Amino acid sequence: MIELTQLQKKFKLQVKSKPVEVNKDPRERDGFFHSVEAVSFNCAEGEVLGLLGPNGAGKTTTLRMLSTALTPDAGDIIIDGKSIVKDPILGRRMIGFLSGSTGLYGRLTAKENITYFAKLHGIKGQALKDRLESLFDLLEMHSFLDKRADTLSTGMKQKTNIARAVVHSPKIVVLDEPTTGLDIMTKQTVLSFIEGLKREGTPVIFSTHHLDEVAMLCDRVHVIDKGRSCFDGSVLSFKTHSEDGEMNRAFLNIVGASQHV
Ligand SMILES: Nc1ncnc2c1ncn2[C@@H]1O[C@H](COP(=O)(O)OP(=O)(O)OP(=O)(O)O)[C@@H](O)[C@H]1O
Repeated sequence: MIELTQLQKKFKLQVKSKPVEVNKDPRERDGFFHSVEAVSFNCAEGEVLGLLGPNGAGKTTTLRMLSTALTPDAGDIIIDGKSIVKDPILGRRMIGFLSGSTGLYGRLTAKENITYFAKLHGIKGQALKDRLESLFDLLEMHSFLDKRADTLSTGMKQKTNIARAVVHSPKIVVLDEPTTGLDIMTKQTVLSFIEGLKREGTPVIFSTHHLDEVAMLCDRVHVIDKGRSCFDGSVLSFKTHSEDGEMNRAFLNIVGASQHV
């Protein structure tokens, strides 16, 4: 079980904005951009949580705090009773994080990249061979394993990144927009991979703009708007926010209502 409580993160603005500006984001004040102001949610064993929100809502900032890449200004992230804000090394061991930007070494092959990260986690010998084989099968990677990363297609890079993120069999998997820019086949492979994690009981938190993926995969939905949690519940209760249960309309109604709070 992972639990995020009242997370906050602000960034110093490079150029101070003028005090009165039409349509200024309310998060921009006092020389800071308050990217995340109050985000709380949890994800239990075997649960897939879909993180939704308009562009700029604060999803990536939240996930980067989860991955320990960013330290929250306030709030806590607890995994099985332990704070990973206080102990980020433990967090890195327990969480597999796929970020939006690729972190592959261009001159290494796909296989070499994944092997490198596995070794950083101390996996070696037969355990390493078995883990790699299993990931290559699940993510259908055999045809491009020996190609250099800088020559891979978007989909091949994404599969390599996912394998890299989960090579240490993390307790919790966090994926930032895992299907963005993928073709239908590659997208299906990635979604099936997430389904497999769910079957194994691994909690998965992923951000997306694709509500069909949420309907297909998620047990729960969490919506962030302007840096604040504004909905948390089952897919069924999410759908009740539109008269006909249509997901896009439900999303628009939830975000629309949060702007009037
Ligand atoms: N390092 C930074 N310095 C200043 N502002 C930042 C920084 N990182 C993020 N922000 C701002 O915080 C807000 C939230 O950004 P974030 O990337 O978390 O949004 P998002 O919900 O992931 O959006 P998208 O769906 O477009 O990917 C944005 O307005 C962004 O410009």
